[in-house]
Amino acid sequence: MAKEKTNTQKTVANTEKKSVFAFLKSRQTTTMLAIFFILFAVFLISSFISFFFNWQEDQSTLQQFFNREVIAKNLLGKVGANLSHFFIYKGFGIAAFIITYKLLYTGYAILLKKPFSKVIISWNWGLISMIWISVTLGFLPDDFAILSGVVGVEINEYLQTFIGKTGLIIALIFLFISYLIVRYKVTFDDYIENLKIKREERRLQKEAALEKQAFEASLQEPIKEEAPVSNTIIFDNKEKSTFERPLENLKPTISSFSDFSKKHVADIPVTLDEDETEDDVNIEPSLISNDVAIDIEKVEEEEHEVENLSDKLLKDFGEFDPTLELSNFRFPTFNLLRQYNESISIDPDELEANKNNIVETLKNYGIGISEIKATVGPTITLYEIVPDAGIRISKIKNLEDDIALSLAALGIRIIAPIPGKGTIGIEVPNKRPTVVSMHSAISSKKFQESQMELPIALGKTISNETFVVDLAKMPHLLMAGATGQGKSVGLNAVLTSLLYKKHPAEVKFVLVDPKKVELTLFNKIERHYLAKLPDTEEAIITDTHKVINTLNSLCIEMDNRYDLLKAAMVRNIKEYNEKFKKRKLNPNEGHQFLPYIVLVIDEFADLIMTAGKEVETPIARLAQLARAIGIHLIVATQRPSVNVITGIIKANFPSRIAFRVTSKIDSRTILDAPGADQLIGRGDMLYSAGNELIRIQCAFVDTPEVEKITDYIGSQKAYAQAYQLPEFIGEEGGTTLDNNIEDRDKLFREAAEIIITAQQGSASLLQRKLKLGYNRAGRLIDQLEAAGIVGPFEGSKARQVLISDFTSLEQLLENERNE
Ligand SMILES: Nc1ncnc2c1ncn2[C@@H]1O[C@H](COP(=O)(O)OP(=O)(O)OP(=O)(O)O)[C@@H](O)[C@H]1O
Repeated sequence: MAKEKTNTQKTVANTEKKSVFAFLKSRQTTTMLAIFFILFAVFLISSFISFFFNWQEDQSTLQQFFNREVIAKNLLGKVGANLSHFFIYKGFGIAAFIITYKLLYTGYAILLKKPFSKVIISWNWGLISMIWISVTLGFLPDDFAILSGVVGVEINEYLQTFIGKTGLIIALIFLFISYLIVRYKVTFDDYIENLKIKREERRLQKEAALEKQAFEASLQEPIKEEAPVSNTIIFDNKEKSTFERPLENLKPTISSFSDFSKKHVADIPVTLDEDETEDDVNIEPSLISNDVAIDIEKVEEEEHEVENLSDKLLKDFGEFDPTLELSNFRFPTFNLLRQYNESISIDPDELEANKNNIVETLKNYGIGISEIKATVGPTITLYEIVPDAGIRISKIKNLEDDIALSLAALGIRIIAPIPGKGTIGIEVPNKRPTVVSMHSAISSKKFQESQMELPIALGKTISNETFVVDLAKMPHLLMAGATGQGKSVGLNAVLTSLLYKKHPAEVKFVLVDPKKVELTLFNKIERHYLAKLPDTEEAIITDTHKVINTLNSLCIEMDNRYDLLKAAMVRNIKEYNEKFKKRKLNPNEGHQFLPYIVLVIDEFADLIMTAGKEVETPIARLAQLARAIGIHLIVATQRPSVNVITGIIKANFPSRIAFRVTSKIDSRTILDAPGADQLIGRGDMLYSAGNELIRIQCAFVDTPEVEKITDYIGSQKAYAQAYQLPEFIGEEGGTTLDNNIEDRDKLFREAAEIIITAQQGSASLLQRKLKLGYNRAGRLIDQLEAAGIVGPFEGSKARQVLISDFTSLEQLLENERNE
């Protein structure tokens, strides 16, 4: 009975202790404490300020604290005078104000529930600063001793006896710099970086000014408008030619020249304070009976999330910015590209002569013309003819060759009829073709304002419009043309367009150049824009064997990306990246921002001749499947013969570009239509995206210009290494199915650990985690099965994992070694 009583007493005492503790920790108490700190700080500030005006007179009152006759002048009376005397006079002088600041901060920190450790750190720094300031002020003459306080003066004098005045000054300067370095992380590097950025900004401003001048100068020059109809001339067949608009009124195409360097706002991480709500628990006295003790356990309130994790992360950190790592990256400026005189100057006599020639020739074949219209392009002029009523278009089509012969000009192409118009087009080369510069294509509004994923400014159409296409939509491009007709320039135009529009985080190139010369310049931007296999030196692939490995590696990358897309439940890379930016995908589960990958093969014929199926199969696979996951192929070849551009390749490359080729057969191979054999070369090309053929003058970008651009990018801060493609081990790296330890894949152990950790025996898990191809992952699973780590194949279900932890695995491997 007596024992029971003591127990009850103990429990009651415990409960009381707990409720006192709960009271101290309750929000009301902490709020009171916070307000106390804040008001005490206000009290001290007022008394300190007042002290500086009255301290001499109040000196005498200090000793007579309890004498009510004596009145202190301090605004806060004797208490104020004494406290100020203690902190300022006997303490740290003017630096004592830091105490008031720290008190204010403590109150504020308690109110906002900041971690206690932060408050302690803040007080530590405050104390150090106080001592430093008062010691430094100790150098002042005695009249100002009040500013440094007794502590300051004493420490100052004490230290001077050891290291002298100069020594102390040096020591104080050192302490001050150390404070800046430790507290505010000021380093020399930042300063140097700032200097560099400023210098670069000055340089860019200068360049922009020069560019503006050049632009204004170019405005003075006539003709260069991107006006589709402006260069159209209507001939009255019977009368003299009438011009819809005089050619002199044509304006230049270049329309914007601003510096497109992007600025990125850094994500600022925010520390989240935990919301600790601890409500008081009121204990009903009736619950505690005399003989039965009830120990009431405090029930923790379950926490509820108001918003899901991704919304919270988005709110706290903002959208994920893939460009953050290279946030200072500057896009190449327009002035790196050469400007040409691009005013289309066509001789009216030439127009008239061509018109007469066409009319005459057609008349000879009994074809009358009711109307003829000319559109002057950069390299050719399109004469659009409306034949007299009753003339069948097929008749003109049959006479195509004869008409071309009669007009006796190289590069005449007859389009009968012009799709969607019902007129007949005759394209005649201009005597003086105009160069379409990359500068004008890149600076065109159409390109600069395009919202495409991978915009490419290919050149200009016959109506002098900049032709911009989206590589992401193509989704792969086949390019062919006889040697010297502009293929390499075309490839450079494609790459340059992407460099002017896409940040290194958004696009990566895999460059295959068996000719070993054309793409070498891009080596300079390896760590910005190129992707390569791990452990390879050169990012630009010139060796056939490496090409096979790279293509297979891209297939692995494709499979991995498909797995990521599947896990994220999205259909394509655009949706995936958007979801990732919105922080809805967890990087810890392998998700990451996926850059587009553009594979460029400069001489495909060479590859297919040496490696045949080994190259064709992965290319066909990529071409068939890779569009959704952002891998796009650009394949160029000199020889567009059927054994190079095979049926399977052709079927998967809907977008084609043909430069001049030597025969009609070649033209049919590449475009499924004649026409490429009638081009005039030097960048004159036909673009086909399935049905219609569009004649374009390719934008001209010269090697020195590409060099300038790559230099410009290459000189900027880069990633630590090129984008790493997954490792590909060729068939020779394979193993047999039996449990032979020597033959095991070198990733066997790692694979076993992954499978055991996940307790899920699936090849796709290994593919994802180890970045492997399906074949290798499958072989690993077979080896794991042979070793008894995973169970047999169970159809659509994942295999059973037979080992539960690493210790058992270790034991199994140890036993194997001993056998
Ligand atoms: N768009 C263009 N505008 C004006 N001239 C061009 C254009 N494209 C090419 N040229 C001229 O044609 C020349 C050959 O072009 P390019 O080197 O691109 O040919 P290619 O087809 O790649 O030849 P190869 O297959 O032998 O390398 C260039 O040096 C240039 O003088």
